[in-house]
Formats: sequence, structure tokens, C-alpha cells
Amino acid sequence: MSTLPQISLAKLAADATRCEEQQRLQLACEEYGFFYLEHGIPREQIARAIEASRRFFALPQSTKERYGHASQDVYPTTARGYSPLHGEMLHPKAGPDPKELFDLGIDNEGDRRPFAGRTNFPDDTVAPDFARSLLALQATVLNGVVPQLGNALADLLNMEHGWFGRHFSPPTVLQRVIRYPSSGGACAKHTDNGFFTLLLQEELPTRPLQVWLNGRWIPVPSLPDSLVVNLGDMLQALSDRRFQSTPHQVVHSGPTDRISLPFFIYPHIDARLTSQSGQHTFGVAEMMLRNYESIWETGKGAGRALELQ
Ligand SMILES: O=C(O)CCC(=O)C(=O)O
Ligand SMILES: [Fe+2]
Repeated sequence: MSTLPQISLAKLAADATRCEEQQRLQLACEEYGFFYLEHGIPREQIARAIEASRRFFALPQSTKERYGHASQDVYPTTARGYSPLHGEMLHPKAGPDPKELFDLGIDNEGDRRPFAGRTNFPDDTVAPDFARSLLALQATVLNGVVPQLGNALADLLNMEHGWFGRHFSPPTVLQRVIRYPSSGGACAKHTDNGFFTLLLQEELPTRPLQVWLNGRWIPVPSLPDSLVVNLGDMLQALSDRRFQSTPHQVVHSGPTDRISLPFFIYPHIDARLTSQSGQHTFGVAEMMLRNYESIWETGKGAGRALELQ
């Protein structure tokens, strides 16, 4: 059993249930900052991306490193490609995380803005179906989940009609594939810096993802046909701290390694947003670049990591 709220996209969409589901969503955002979302994404599509990712991570280290940050042609280069075990540090006290990962985004050729442009992927001869299955999953998530949830959140913030479409067309997307080794994988405590994160995780007997709520760590097991949503620092700022960007961590060991597929959703890269009260204004590119500098250059960790014990 899980103690996190469960929200249904279908109920948010249907006239008969929308109002009640919006109220439940509001409570989830204000009290938890974390909830399950029943999504309707075909199970086979998720399984296909996880299988292809497992095959990629099983390649020789030297092959995977051909697709590392140095090979990527986006700014910053740390926003794309392969990062080995202990490559990223989310909290300085914990040190580099025992996990390996591959980052991609919206594959828009020729876009030279920060966090945009094409990923240097292994092709099908090297990692069969890796790029295709991940980009197909991205299309499903961007069409079938992001606008529906984004509009519901904008309504709760009393933003004007069309606000979400105006500031998220297209969103900035950092899509990640993570492998936590069975011998002990982890992702240190942090908050996510973006608007919201959608996490698809494998169903495992263990409960590696944990959320910091009311002074203790609460496990967030995978539930069938649901993804986990957590709110990020940008949404917390935009709601004048009414919505919570909740600290979380991963501690994994078990019979198998663990693959997780987070989608970090940010507004349009050129957007400048002002909170409901007018108290907080921030530029998206500027805030994202500051977070990347904190993780990859100054070693201060992700999101509000330094504020956390
Ligand atoms: O792998 C997970 O379950 C969560 C990872 C996470 O929190 C992150 O990468 O920001
Ligand atoms: Fe996170």
C-alpha cells in the first residue's frame, strides 16, 4: 500500500468527475508535492523502452562513452548523452551518485538555444531500438500527459485561460534513462528544479524511491499503469510556495538492477514567468543554467539540495 494520493487523467478530462478530481489534485500539490497519476500509456511501450535501455547499458563501457557529454553538440553539453557510474552528484554530502544514465531531449535539428538540439544517440546497429523507443515514449508523454496535467495545474494556480499553452509550446524537456546497479545504486536527496517531473519506473519487489514527508522517508513503490509525478522548484516558486517541491532520493539494491525513466518538464526555454502574487519572476533558461552549473561545475547539487539536511 502506498500513502500518496492517486489522481486519474481520465477523471480530470471528464465533465462529470473533473471538479472533484481537481480538488484532489490541489490537495496532492499542497500537502505532498508527489502523487500517482493513472496515465493510459500502453504497457508495451514502456516495456520496450526499458528493454532497449537495458541493452544499451549492457554495452561495453568504451562504447557507451562514445556518446558521453564531450560528444554532444548542445549547450550545455551536460544536458545530453551518457554519464557513467558516479558521474553526477545531486547532493555534495553524499558525493557522486552510484548510477549511470543517458539524457535526451526534444530532437529538434538546428535549434541552438540552451537545452535544445539533437542528441548524439547510438544508432540501431549499436543499441537496437534505443533512440526510437525513447523518442516514441516521449511523443506519447508530450501528447497524452503533459498538456492535460499542465492545464489542470494552471487552473489550480488561477492562471488566465490558455496560460499553459502559451508558455509550454513546446516545453523544454530533459528526458533521462537511469540504471541503478543491483549491488547498490542511489540518487542522493534533492529537489527537482523544473516545473514537474513524470517518472516511469519498473515494477520491483523493492521500493527504492523515497519521499521526504512529515519528517520521514516514505517509500514510493511502482503502481501498475500509474506514473509518479513530483513538483519542482519552478512550480513551487510560481505558486508562491503553496505547492511543494518535495525532497526525494533513491536507495536501491536487490536481485536486479533498476531502470527508471524520468521526464523533467520545464516551460518554453525563452519563457519568463511571474508568480500569482507577482512576488517571484524568473527566466527559464537562466534558472535551468544555474541548476546545471550547480550540479556539474560548482558541485553544490541539484535543486534545493543545499537547503536539505
Ligand atoms: O530514479 C528515480 O526513481 C528518481 C530519480 C530522480 O529523482 C531524479 O533523477 O531527479
Ligand atoms: Fe528527482
